[in-house]
Amino acid sequence: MTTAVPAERDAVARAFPGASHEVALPGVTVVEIAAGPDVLAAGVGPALAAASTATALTAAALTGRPYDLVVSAGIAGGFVPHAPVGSLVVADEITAADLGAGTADGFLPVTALGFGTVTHLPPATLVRDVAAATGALTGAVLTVSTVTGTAARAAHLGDLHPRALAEAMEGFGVAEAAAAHGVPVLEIRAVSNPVGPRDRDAWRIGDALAALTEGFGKLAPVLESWNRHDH
Ligand SMILES: O=C(O)c1cccc(C(=O)CC[C@H]2O[C@@H](n3cnc4c(=O)[nH]cnc43)[C@H](O)[C@@H]2O)c1
Repeated sequence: MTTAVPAERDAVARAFPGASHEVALPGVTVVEIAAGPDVLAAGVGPALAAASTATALTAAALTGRPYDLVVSAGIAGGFVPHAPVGSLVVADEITAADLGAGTADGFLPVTALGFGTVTHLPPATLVRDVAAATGALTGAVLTVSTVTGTAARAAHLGDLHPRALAEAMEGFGVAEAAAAHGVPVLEIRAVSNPVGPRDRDAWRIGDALAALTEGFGKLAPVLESWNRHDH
């Protein structure tokens, strides 16, 4: 489970009580939970999240215990009115919303420039099972390098991505690292603030972290039974 910051990592870890120990790797520390997943605080933003996740994936592969699933988890902004503060969102699409080029005619995704990808798709059956177990909303989660801070930007993103429920800053980077290792990816977000005009008084980070712990508590059986060869 890859989060951005230690508070998110600890919120996920609280869903899996019991012993754990830390393994220090170059640039990132992996917390191995005895009766649960490995969790790490990979850093804020897609680049650092990708680098840290790739390090953890490589270390696991080199020790002969490769991961069979990577989950990007944390808090997020929710698109109004689809994903209210406190709600849980599971991504059926992880899309880099600002990876591309600006033109006089609007934004061109990097794929239109002939490069790479802008979307990763988590396994549909797993997304369905996670949503059923947790009650999470299902839709697109956007990855941005700049937090949306105006109503105009929120409306623009909503127009470009009508299926978007939430935006955060790491999912696409985590998904790129997972894809490089041929490992499936999920993104699960708890909404801490609305996407729109900057208003720090509107943040409900404590509520979102509690929703994350509650959601992952319900997920344990789903994740334990996940076997990518079945999907
Ligand atoms: O200073 C601000 O106006 C501001 C507004 C929202 C979030 C931040 C952060 O620094 C948090 C970034 C951190 O949390 C995730 N996150 C939470 N809400 C959002 C959001 O609305 N848009 C994008 N990312 C969000 C993100 O994944 C980072 O890890 C500051």
